[in-house]
Amino acid sequence: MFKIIGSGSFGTALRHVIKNSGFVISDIDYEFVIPAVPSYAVPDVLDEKEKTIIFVSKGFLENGKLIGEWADKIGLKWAVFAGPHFASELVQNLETCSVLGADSEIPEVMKWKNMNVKFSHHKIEIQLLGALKNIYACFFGIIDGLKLGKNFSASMFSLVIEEINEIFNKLNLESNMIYNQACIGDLILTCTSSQSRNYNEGFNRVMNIKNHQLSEAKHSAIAFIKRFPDQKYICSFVGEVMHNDLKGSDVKSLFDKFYKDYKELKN
Ligand SMILES: NC(=O)c1ccc[n+]([C@@H]2O[C@H](COP(=O)([O-])OP(=O)(O)OC[C@H]3O[C@@H](n4cnc5c(N)ncnc54)[C@H](O)[C@@H]3O)[C@@H](O)[C@H]2O)c1
Repeated sequence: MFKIIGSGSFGTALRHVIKNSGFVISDIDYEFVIPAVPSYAVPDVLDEKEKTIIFVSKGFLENGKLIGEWADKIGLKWAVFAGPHFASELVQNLETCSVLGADSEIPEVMKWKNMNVKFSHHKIEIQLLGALKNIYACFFGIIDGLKLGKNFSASMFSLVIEEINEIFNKLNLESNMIYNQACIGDLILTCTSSQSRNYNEGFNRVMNIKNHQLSEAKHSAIAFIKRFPDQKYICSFVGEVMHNDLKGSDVKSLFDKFYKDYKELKN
């Protein structure tokens, strides 16, 4: 009863989880559609107006909107599924925790094996956290590339949480969602691991290493500055790095300026 679009790492891992949980995957007879493609490509792969769509992509669309905001505008019925989910661990049946954001529970998803799915009504909050955390992962990659040390890196986590709260308040969203096990879990997972392509995007830029992998953070960070043009957020700094395609010492120069201003602003 599930159709999955996209055969990359996450689409493949979801196929494994869903089959292993005893559910059917079909391109013809299905109730739910899961587009497992980069967020900026989601509108291009969907024409399933009558189905329920379960979004898993983590990022902003090019105009700075979330996929859910776009879906609401054109009247799609949608849910969102997220959590700390490295595909390589899902295919080994390792346990994790997940959150399903939807208007009501989808029993078939709640039963996915090893995923420990919890339900929430806060769909937009879950999508926004997913999009932001990929940009933060890139930021932490930059910090490690700049060799600023683990103390500094850890100290930035509390600022990230503060900043997410600020962004949520600005948009009138439920900021407590950050403390959901799957949401903070996903943030920590992605921001601290070189398995994350978004972390690597930041790290490799500073090290002047060519990045061959897809990095959603690049698209998302550029989209973020379109949505929040006058803000001095960490995500805005990453957006500027990406927009100007900075590398090596140019990232360092912008970081020094950003951090000086940021400290003044936050103290
Ligand atoms: N919800 C979660 O817990 C979770 C976990 C991991 C990844 N993700 C998200 O899932 C999405 C896919 O991640 P992935 O790791 O599988 O990436 P991937 O690069 O391994 O695979 C991407 C897939 O999308 C297809 N694709 C790429 N660009 C496309 C385009 N322009 N049009 C149509 N199809 C296109 C590729 O052919 C490939 O099949 C990302 O948005 C990622 O953030 C979500």
